Amino acid sequence: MDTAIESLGVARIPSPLKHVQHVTDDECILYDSSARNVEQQIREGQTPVSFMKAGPRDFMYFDPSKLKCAVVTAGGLCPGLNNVIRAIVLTLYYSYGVRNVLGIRYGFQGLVPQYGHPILELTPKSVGDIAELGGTVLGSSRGPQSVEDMVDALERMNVGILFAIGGDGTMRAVSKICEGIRNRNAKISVIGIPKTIDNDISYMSRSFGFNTAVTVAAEVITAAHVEATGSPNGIGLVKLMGRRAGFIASYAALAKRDANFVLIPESDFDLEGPHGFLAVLEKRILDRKHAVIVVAEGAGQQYAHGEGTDESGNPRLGDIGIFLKEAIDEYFKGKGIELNLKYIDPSYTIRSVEATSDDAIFCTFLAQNAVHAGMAGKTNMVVGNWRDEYVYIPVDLVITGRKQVELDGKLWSSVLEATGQPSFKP
Ligand SMILES: Nc1ncnc2c1ncn2[C@@H]1O[C@H](COP(=O)(O)OP(=O)(O)OP(=O)(O)O)[C@@H](O)[C@H]1O
Ligand SMILES: O=P(O)(O)OC[C@H]1O[C@](O)(CO)[C@@H](O)[C@@H]1O
Ligand SMILES: [Mg+2]
Repeated sequence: MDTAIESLGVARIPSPLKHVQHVTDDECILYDSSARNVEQQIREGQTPVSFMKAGPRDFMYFDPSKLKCAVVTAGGLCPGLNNVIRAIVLTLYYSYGVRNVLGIRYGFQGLVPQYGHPILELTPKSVGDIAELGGTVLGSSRGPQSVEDMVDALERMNVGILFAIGGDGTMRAVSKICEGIRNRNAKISVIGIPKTIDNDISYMSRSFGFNTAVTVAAEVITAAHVEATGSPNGIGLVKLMGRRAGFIASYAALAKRDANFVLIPESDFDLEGPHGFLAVLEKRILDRKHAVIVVAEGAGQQYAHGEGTDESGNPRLGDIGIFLKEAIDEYFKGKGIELNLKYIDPSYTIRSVEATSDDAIFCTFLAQNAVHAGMAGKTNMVVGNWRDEYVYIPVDLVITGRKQVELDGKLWSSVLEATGQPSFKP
């Protein structure tokens, strides 16, 4: 695993950041938390894999008085986007004295002139109160743009550092843009700040917005429980986001301990048959007279049947929430059992709220460390959090895979213990 961080050149300008602790490039955080594994790697003559520690460096590559930076947000919305934008602007301005920061509108569309989106000027004043707002003040978009057009725009605007905030697709775009920059031998740094409420980006212990999403989702589970217990044979069915990973559903269920069934994309389930989900649900309703079901949007796609892809090539999912609601209603009707099912889909509500304090703090750390990396001339990398430490990771490593809930891991085992749900398989 190559964890070396690419650099534009030697950083020679002394950093103006005097009063904070600096970090050197040889300070690293071990990838593996198991001492036994690390010892074994050393015994076998391997260098244990590690990530470069994030933080301010002694020297800068860019001269702040001549530097222009740009910030772009792409992909789906996520709590904390505005916190990151604001913290980038404030860190550039106050810590390094950078006076030129541009806001690129509507994702990568904003870098392509034909869309006609105006460029914004970002100053401490213009970002003054954006942290209380959900969404992104820059706007976002999906869909492909020509790499050549984007690099042209960066060169034309004389941008030295581009901060790209987005999910896995955005990180793929970062990699492509860096390739375009390298081909032209241009001196532009691109730093990725991974965003996804799904928490599914590889090599990131956590992504910003996830804590907020779980906090709001947990409240919705409480509402579903209230509804379920409020009428005979009540069912509260909640659909939560999570295209390929069931982290929000799993953590929200653990937060409240009111969910009886958690269905996630990683764990296949049978619907019909004596061990299937409907039969197990019937037993629960007859025994306990109520049930709370939490389903992640990517679960049960063999039943919900999505079609095609969105503008960015992400699969369009079938609506498993609506599918389950109808399947459950029909099943109980067929059995002649009274049922009161309340279906709640809070997806976009969860995504569009202001970040929790915990996420807001996390956003500040990520943004500060992104700026430190860019100012030092690092590029083609993302700033992340690995086992509670802030680190720099090559973008090409991050885009190699996707994080999912491990079915033999601690999280899923805890969910199974908390819900008591079986495997829904013979
Ligand atoms: N392989 C790729 N090469 C170049 N650009 C890409 C690639 N994949 C995605 N992008 C671009 O990145 C932007 C965001 O991608 P996408 O819509 O997939 O969202 P995302 O960043 O994955 O966020 P999320 O999935 O969390 O909403 C889009 O403009 C898309 O065209
Ligand atoms: O409806 P949109 O904006 O395309 O985004 C939906 C997707 O974005 C995410 O929130 C990821 O950012 C997924 O959980 C969800 O499937
Ligand atoms: Mg994505």
